[in-house]
Amino acid sequence: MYAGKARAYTNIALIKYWGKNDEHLILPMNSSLSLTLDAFYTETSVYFDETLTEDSFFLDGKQQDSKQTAKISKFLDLVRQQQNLALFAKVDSKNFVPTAAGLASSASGLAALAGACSDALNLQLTKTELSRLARRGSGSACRSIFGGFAEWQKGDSDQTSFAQTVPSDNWENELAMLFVLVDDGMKDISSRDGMKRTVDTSSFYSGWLDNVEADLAVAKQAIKEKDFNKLGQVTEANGLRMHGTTLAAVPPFTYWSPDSLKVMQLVRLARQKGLPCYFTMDAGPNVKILVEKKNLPALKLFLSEHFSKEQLITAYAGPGIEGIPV
Ligand SMILES: O=C(O)C[C@@](O)(CF)CCOP(=O)(O)OP(=O)(O)O
Repeated sequence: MYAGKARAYTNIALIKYWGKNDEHLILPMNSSLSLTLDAFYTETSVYFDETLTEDSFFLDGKQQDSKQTAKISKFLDLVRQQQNLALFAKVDSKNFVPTAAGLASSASGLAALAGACSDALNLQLTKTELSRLARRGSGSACRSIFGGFAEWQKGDSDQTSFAQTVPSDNWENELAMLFVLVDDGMKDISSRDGMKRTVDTSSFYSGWLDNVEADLAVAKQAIKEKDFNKLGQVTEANGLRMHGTTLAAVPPFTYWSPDSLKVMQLVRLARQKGLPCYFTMDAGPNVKILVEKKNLPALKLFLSEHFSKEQLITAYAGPGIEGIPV
């Protein structure tokens, strides 16, 4: 029996990963940049055991169906192949996220699984190697290996596509991200399916690609200069461009709900009132608002007139992946 355990935290992209250049290796069309957060994380244990006759996957104590288990098995096959290992495994993941749906990210889950496998098999992977491995589970997972700001350089091969820390002089500790939960209960299109349909069919996709690398350069410059408004403006514009591509997909779709648009309007109104804050969204209706810590109380007060306390969740910059004693 080989056992390992790891904890990895959710990251939110400021410059989005949206579209694959290679589906099998999960190589992205563009580079991306994220902030790892402290509020949401996953702890995953893995037990490779000669007595097991198949892989099994438990999430928050519940055994998962064959589809979810297949995604994990695909990742385990990669590790088994790389390590010439013929053992099945039991994977046990626990998401530490507020009960609200739509917050548990595959990023923290797959990053934690990569870390748990590395630990169980004593692979002693470097952070770069761990990021490369996590990427094969889910693209954005490669960024959760690192704390704070992380850049996923798209690369052009398995070897060259991985994340690394963006030097920031700990500026991320002056920031916060306020999640506004407007989950409308609609069954969202997964990010994997959404980006595939967009790449394959959206006439707006080329416009996304035309701008994203320039957006990334602006974001890195803003971090270097600790320029919050510059970082916020490019974050908000990049997120809107990403979501814009879905409107021209065939068939078209959007992740935005009426309440998502309401939050966007309120963020713009807050800025007009002199409260610097900027929104971004991913593959769901919830809205994430980037704000400086010093302005967080005023932002929460402003939004509390429109949303309940339970709908407003604060996160701060979080650490990279952590090994945990099994
Ligand atoms: O996080 C970002 O950069 C932007 C998104 O969240 C926007 F929705 C996409 C994340 O995609 P992911 O779940 O990593 O896809 P996978 O590689 O198909 O597993």
